[in-house]
Amino acid sequence: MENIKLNNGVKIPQLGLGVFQIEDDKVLKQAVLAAIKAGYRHFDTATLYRNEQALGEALAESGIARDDLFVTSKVWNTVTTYDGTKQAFADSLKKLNMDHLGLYLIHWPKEGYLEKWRALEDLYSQGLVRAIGVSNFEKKDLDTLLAHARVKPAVDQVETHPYYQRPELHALLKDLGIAYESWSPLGRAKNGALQDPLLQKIGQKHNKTVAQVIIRWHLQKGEIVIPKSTHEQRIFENSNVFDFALSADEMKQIEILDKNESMN
Ligand SMILES: NC(=O)C1=CN([C@@H]2O[C@H](COP(=O)(O)OP(=O)(O)OC[C@H]3O[C@@H](n4cnc5c(N)ncnc54)[C@H](OP(=O)(O)O)[C@@H]3O)[C@@H](O)[C@H]2O)C=CC1
Ligand SMILES: O=C1CO[C@H](CO)[C@@H](O)[C@@H]1O
Repeated sequence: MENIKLNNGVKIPQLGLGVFQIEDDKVLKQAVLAAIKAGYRHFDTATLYRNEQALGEALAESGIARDDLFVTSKVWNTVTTYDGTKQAFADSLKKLNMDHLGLYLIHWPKEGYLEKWRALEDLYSQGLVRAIGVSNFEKKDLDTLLAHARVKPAVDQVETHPYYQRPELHALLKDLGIAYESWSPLGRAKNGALQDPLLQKIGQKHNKTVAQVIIRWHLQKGEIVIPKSTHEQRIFENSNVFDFALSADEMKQIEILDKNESMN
């Protein structure tokens, strides 16, 4: 799996497995073990997803050394203080049964996020997390955060798929040196992108599925991407994207599909 370097030099596997809405422990463990078998080493969870404990158990069962795994978690919106954030992080670490995390994010720019960021900075200085970042932050939120921050966020994790491409946010994050991470990269399989005729045509040309074309498109745009699946065959399919490349012309054609249409 390819890595990319974050702004503090830490390497993150560019493709990871998202585990939102996998709340059955058995299903989650099967998915995680299938992902490990397919070569995934990066997993994206959150307190909100209520599966950190099962994820920790599955990763321990996988036998992969902890230092070779990259786990992201996120502090939820109901936590609004410095102390609450430190406690939420400690709870996540305990559930995951780890001594540090790869990445810890503020899930949304809601109440108290500057205080929450101060807590993340301290967790980072203590070496408890390799990188810290934000999620669902728009320009105005980043401007406010950066005016107060001691540590620049390494990542902004935001909704992105072919019908919601966000070129302005891309340009902004590039200028700021903050990595762009896409959530719901497949449009959650419900916004029609997986049935898009142009993407089907491009897929046929490369002998790849539409999901593979979409994931490849995210990767070629330099994004970190975390598709979710509970099916072993799809988990493998979604990772089998490093043996082909979309041409500059195909990338341009996909750009035209943008409808600026969020699912949120
Ligand atoms: N920071 C934030 O606020 C948010 C973060 N996230 C993160 O992003 C991750 C991914 O986003 P998510 O919302 O789950 O949506 P995705 O865009 O990853 O889509 C997941 C859906 O696509 C289906 N699917 C996966 N692979 C394929 C395939 N190859 N062919 C056909 N269908 C497929 C899955 O079905 P099945 O499982 O049945 O295979 C599931 O229904 C989350 O799991 C979470 O980690 C998500 C939302 C918000
Ligand atoms: O991570 C998340 C999973 O999806 C939810 C619904 O879209 C989001 O609100 C949340 O941020």
